[in-house]
Amino acid sequence: MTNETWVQVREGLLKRVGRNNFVTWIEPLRLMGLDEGVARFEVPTLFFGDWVQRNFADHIRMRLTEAGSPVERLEFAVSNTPRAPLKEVKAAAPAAPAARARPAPAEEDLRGAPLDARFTFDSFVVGKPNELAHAAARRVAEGGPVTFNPLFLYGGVGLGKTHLMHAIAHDLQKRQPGARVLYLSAEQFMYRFVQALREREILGFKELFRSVDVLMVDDVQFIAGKDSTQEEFFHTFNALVDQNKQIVISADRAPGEIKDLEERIKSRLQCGLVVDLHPTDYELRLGILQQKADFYREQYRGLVIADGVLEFLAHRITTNVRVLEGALTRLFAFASLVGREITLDLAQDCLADILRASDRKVTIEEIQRKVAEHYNIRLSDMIGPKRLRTIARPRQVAMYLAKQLTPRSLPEIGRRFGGRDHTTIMHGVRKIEELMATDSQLADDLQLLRRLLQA
Ligand SMILES: Nc1ncnc2c1ncn2[C@@H]1O[C@H](COP(=O)(O)OP(=O)(O)OP(=O)(O)O)[C@@H](O)[C@H]1O
Repeated sequence: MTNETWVQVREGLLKRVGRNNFVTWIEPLRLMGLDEGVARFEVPTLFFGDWVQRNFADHIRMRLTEAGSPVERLEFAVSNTPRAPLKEVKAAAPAAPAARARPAPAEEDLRGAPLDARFTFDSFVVGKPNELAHAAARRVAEGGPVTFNPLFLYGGVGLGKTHLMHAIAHDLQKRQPGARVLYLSAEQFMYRFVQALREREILGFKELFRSVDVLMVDDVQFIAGKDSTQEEFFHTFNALVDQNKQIVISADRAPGEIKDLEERIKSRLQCGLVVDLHPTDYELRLGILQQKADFYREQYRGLVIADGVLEFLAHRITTNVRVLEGALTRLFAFASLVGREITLDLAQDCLADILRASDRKVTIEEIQRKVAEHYNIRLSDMIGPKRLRTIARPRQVAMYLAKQLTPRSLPEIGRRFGGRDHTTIMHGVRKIEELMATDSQLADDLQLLRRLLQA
């Protein structure tokens, strides 16, 4: 395998595992050899190799095999030459004797994940679903006295959380070039923490994280269930809040809904401003498409996009912004390749797969499964006869969602719920509608479930 092929394989991996994972786990891998079905990599630490083995081995094997180098097994060896564990993250300084005072953490240690230059406030389209999140992010980006801490942004996949966090960081860096702003994913936080533990550099780690002016942690749900990382995060969080330093956190759901996150952390996260990025509406999607199309018109001079195409896409692709952007990118690239105007026909042809996937309908079985999972009950109890409140209520939630999210009639839904009568389903749906008005926990549950089902 040539170096070039490995570069191509890495590009394929970037698409598969996402930018954050790629930067943290794939980029630092060094392919050392490939023979007899074994790919050998050099990694910064044993932990690193273990992690890649457990989480990304299948992806890597598959991409290598596709590139013409069949691989059955991956092997990892720790690099002998000292080097930074991650491209963007400087290794901690060598251990200082305990009695000597430590120097202040160096500027370069403060480098977190790289910021995407395109993710600015200027390129963020504001609409009803994200206006509060945008306003709060702007407020934080102004700097000055901390008014809410933390700012907690949450929302489904691809709705702009990372974009807003990068925009805050860009703005702060422009306004206050001296400010110590650290942006990283929760996964990188864990990685740096474990690395510090291994290298007995935990003091350096603590000092570093306590010396920042603004800390931004993306996808915090990642640390749920990881006990010592949570513990360290908790202490870091408290220390910064005590010093009145701004914290910005993002997650795929509200603090209270993150499973396996310690209660004390949940409650801290709820102390500041918790803002939801709602699923996009038609106007916002159209706005985003128009902005992107302007950019592409510049790039592909001479390309014409017929009236109604952007409206058609905004109407049909409702999943998330990333998919929407991907569709437009593909459309422009394809049209420029074949030298044709972008018409509705061309869009339907070129984006058939994306349009089909967006048409995906939620099924009653999926609803039952997700609701059972959420409330921790058996799937069989969804259709069974038990009347216990802890089972009957989730069942009614599933009935309600089945009515809302599928085109099925009440008798049809009744049949899928163990042959219940349509009046039972109607009663269940009404009950949930009534309760939702007064029970905010239930309303939150429903919002989350709806989002999970429509993702
Ligand atoms: N309102 C918006 N205006 C312009 N672009 C947007 C907007 N919302 C999202 N995007 C774009 O959509 C893509 C996905 O956004 P982003 O990575 O911020 O999502 P996310 O909420 O962090 O999702 P994930 O949970 O998957 O990380 C990015 O390219 C981003 O620029």
